[in-house]
Amino acid sequence: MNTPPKKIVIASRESALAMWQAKHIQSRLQALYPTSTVEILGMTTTGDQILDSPLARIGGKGLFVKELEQALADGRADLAVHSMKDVPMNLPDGFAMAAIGEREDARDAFVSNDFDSLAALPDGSIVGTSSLRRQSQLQARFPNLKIESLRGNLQTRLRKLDEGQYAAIILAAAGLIRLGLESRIRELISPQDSIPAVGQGALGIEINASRTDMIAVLAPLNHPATAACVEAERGMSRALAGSCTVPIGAYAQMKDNSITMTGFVASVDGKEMVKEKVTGSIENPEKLGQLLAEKLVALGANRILATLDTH
Ligand SMILES: NCc1[nH]cc(CCC(=O)O)c1CC(=O)O
Repeated sequence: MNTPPKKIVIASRESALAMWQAKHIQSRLQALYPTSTVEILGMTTTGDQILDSPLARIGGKGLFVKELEQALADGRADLAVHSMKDVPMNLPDGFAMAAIGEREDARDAFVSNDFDSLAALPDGSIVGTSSLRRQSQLQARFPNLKIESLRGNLQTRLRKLDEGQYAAIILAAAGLIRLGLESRIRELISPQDSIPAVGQGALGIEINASRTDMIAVLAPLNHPATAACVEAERGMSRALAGSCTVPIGAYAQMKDNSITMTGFVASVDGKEMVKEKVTGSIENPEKLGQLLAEKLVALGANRILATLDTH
């Protein structure tokens, strides 16, 4: 029996997207457990505060989850809602991912006020993104575009575009869709042309590993197909020791009880890129990810990774 706590507290970042995601989980839990009170504890993370340097330089994904984990550790919160994309490949000891929610559109989106598509951008146009993954894949296809850094939450990034600092920006479709900003998308970039970030579009629900009671409480929120795909993607990234400090991406899809996954590793300028595809059973997604990593290594992934400045 999942007997839920009388009060369930959700830790969340305070950005509009994080709050949307937390409220989404809040309403699902409230519907499942009408006699519980479900509250959101909003918190600012280091990743939200440092906006002037590329994430890759200031320490990466962990910056968005550490404060939330602190709230789980000291019992102020029962669960934390994350974009799986922002969750480091290895959780610190004492934490566990209790559920992974159904994936929203995993694709990257082209957003511009003046142009309909990437292909329509004139040479020399400035495209805003701080994602090395987006940068390398863009530069591989369009070497004459200029990439400039773009940090901040979704609203901040859209404001910077609207202020005219960029001809276009690239954002995750999922965030725009969740915030009701789908109309800003001018073109959805196919996952072949811009392999998404590991976990892009999926929500993860993290708990204090000692709270075994919460596993059953949260089980109805788990979407097994998404969970298997995200585990496969994270398996690849983990095997390659990938992080957001290197251009890396993976996208898994489930069909008829098998998973097909494409992954890549590249140089920042996109001139060197290894890309491979695997298909396997859903029995061991992590292992399928490792297989893809091995194939990428055979193609020279480690040579590319070694040339990247990962401090
Ligand atoms: N890097 C921040 C971040 N983390 C998750 C999303 C989008 C939503 C998602 O992928 O679930 C975004 C914004 C973006 O990349 O445009």
